[in-house]
Amino acid sequence: MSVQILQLNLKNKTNVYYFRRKSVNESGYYPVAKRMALTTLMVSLFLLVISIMIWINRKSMKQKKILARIPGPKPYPLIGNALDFKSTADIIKVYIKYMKSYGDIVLASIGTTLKLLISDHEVLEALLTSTTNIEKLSDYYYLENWLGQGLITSKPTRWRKHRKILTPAFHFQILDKFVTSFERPTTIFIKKLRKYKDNKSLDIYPPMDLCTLDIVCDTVMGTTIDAQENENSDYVSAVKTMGRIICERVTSPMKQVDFLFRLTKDYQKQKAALKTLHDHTDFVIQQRRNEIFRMQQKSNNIESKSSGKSKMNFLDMILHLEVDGEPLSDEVIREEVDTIMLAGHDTTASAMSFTLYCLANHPEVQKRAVEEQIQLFGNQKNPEIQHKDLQNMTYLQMVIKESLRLYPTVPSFGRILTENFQVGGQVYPKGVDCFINVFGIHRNPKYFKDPETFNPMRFADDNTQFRFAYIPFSAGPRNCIGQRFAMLEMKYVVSSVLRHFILEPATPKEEPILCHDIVLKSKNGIKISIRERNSNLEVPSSF
Ligand code: HEM
Repeated sequence: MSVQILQLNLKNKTNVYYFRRKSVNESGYYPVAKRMALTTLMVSLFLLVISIMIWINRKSMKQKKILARIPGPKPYPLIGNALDFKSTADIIKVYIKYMKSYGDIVLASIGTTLKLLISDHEVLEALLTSTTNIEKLSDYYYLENWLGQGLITSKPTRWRKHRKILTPAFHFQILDKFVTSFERPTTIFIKKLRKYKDNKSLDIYPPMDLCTLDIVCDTVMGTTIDAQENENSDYVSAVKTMGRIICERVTSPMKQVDFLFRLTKDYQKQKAALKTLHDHTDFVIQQRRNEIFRMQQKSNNIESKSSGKSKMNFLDMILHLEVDGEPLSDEVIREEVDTIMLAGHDTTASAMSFTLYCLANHPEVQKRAVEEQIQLFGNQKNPEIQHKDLQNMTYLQMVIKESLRLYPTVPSFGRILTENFQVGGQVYPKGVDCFINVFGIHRNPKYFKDPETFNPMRFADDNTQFRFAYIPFSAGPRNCIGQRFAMLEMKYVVSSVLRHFILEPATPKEEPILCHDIVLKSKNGIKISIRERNSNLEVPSSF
């Protein structure tokens, strides 16, 4: 509030000086003593901010000294290299530019915070296998309104306990039971795609995103939201709103400040979206608890219900978990369920959309992938797919792996160093932010021959020489807990698309303009075209 001093008046008998101030208080006067107190407060606040900045700067100067040998772009005073990271569309370009200009380990800064951008496999091995440097960056904070302290965002102490109890839910034998849940959403997806079979250009991402949302709701919560039939439902809109707001907050300095964010319309939208999402999960948890109670009353246990080919969901498993001998509270369960919902839907949607794009643009690879389907199922377009069939899709697995190399779903992720670590004589000091440049390392010619070429056969040999140069699912103790589940789901859906449609490049052909949202996306969509196959599963000859 600006204070305008208009007039100094000697006012009352006690000879107290008053400043006259426009539109502030009824009398229009402020005592000098009050004014001085206000000034003192403001000066103190200013000094406090300056002291904090000096303290932070001293901390970063110390870190800078230790990292002096690491090259990087010249920072501007106060803002560092923040201008390079103005929007999500720039991030990937900047990562590549930095890697090409300064090498595999780059030192940059945003404000006074130092950021290391790492695409060196030795340093990544040391960092990702560490059991102590497992804390996420402050950027993950924007997820917390939705996910609370679920696995992705949790601090190390809680994370260790929860990762341990949740790991069995993703066990190989358990995953077997999820395969049945892929069937219905995939059938709807194929039906929906038929609408586009004569279009010259189809952005495959939006329908794929709805399909993966249906799959994840079925498998995580055991409920059907029918996102594909109901794309304007409150739940689907809330998921989209949250995804957009989180991304915008990561890149917009204004929206990062909670106080300023609260003044925006997006804050109100976030509030409404969170209510929809949390209410839905709470409702499902309650409903499931009641059902289990009723079943127990009938002395009917979960195991016998979910044995054989019946469906399985993560919520049922989580409801039975305990930490330190105590069952999980509904809030904690909601955080873990919401986390798996988020981590498990946008990711597979991005990965499968880019896989279909690669297949559409590489007919010889598509031909071989279809041949594998024929070997497994003959001419059947709708075989009853078992877990073991998915395991036998070895060529398709290589295709997906190669797509994930060129288009890594999570192009970068981050850790804050909670302890110093050392590789090859270089110390990486505590307190520094590390960005793992997945996109950069996957296209680094040091690790991949002809890195820009799409060649699934590079995964034919189990090449473990540069294990930490291929990290679409991260690596080490805090890697993706859902990677096996994701692979099964992706093979199920992509193989179904291949059995029903011939994939071709869009007309006009459009290269994706990559942008780094929560997951890798394309600004101009992921465009392909599709043609329905004949009743027989013929092999595409040429396009
Ligand atoms: C193509 C698909 C997927 C990719 C590429 C992927 C990739 C990743 C990556 C890179 C991380 C580490 C992120 C970080 O450190 O910040 C991660 C973590 C995680 N992912 Fe995935 N993910 C995929 C699918 C899934 C699925 C389907 C689920 C669940 C059903 C899932 C659940 C999780 C969870 C819970 C975490 C946090 C793990 C922890 O911190 O312990 N992901 N994922």
